[in-house]
Amino acid sequence: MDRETLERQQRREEERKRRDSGVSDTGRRDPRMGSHQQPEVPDNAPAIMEVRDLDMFYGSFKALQGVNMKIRKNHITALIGPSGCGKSTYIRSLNRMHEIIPGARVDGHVTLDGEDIYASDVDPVRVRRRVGMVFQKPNPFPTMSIYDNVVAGLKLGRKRKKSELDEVVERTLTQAALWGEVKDKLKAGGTSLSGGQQQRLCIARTLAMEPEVILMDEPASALDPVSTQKIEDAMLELKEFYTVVIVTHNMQQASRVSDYTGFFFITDQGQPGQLWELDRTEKIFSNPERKETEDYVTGRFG
Ligand SMILES: Nc1ncnc2c1ncn2[C@@H]1O[C@H](COP(=O)(O)OP(=O)(O)OP(=O)(O)O)[C@@H](O)[C@H]1O
Repeated sequence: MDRETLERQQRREEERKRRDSGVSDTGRRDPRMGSHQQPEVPDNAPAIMEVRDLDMFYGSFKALQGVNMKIRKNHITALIGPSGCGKSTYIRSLNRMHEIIPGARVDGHVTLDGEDIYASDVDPVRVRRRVGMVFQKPNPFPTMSIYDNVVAGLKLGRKRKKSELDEVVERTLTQAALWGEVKDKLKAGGTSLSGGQQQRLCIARTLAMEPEVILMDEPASALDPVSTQKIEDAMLELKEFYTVVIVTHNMQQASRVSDYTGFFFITDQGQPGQLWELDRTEKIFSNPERKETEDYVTGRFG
């Protein structure tokens, strides 16, 4: 194992120990966080994406209203909130996946490194390369091997040497915390893996495209606790190199993995969802500003 990998593993191990002890970097312990407390996060970490005055529609139905959000580079932002409040709709605005739904549209601005991704001269395919997505249900290409699943997207681009593809396969499967389990059977079918392994394969496939931001819509909702833990391990590993936005219904997962948490809420059925509160995860789970946030994170509704 090279020195860099070893150091990274040590850092992860230290972060895990700190989380498990429930003590933050500043030594504060919050009883409501149980054993899962995040380290303090700087409020001024640079934003890689910025959303301004975003409204989203399905035909004439306004599903989301007035969202403003900065997505901080090399951090994990979790999106939480009751069913139907627009979390999945919102995350799809960040890589223009929303617009492939007939009748769906957005108003407002979403920038990536300062560039408006909805500007008329911007190619949505390029946006989706830079802002990759992992879906709720693992969706490996059914007829392809593990190896070919990872490099499928790359093969559509310029011709690459086998050694280059081999390097991508090993690196991305390692980052997705799957390499050890599949390195001796890379030619086996992608769908021969368990559900949790398939999801990590899909993460590796997304990483192979070298995105800057990775969107995950409930990536672990269909998985058992051990597989969920592995996905969470992978996410913590990823934020060293990427920015991650994750939709989750699992409060503990949000508090375990994320640095920032956005709480979405609808005031009444038929009303548009709103970003009700966005803050450091520690603050959202220990001392949120709004009563609805507190009621939700403490399990009083939702
Ligand atoms: N394809 C669609 N066409 C029309 N309306 C839709 C579509 N997808 C979602 N909606 C509506 O938009 C609103 C927000 O839905 P969305 O799936 O984004 O919420 P969510 O917070 O992700 O919910 P959940 O937690 O249950 O997944 C809901 O009222 C939903 O019925």
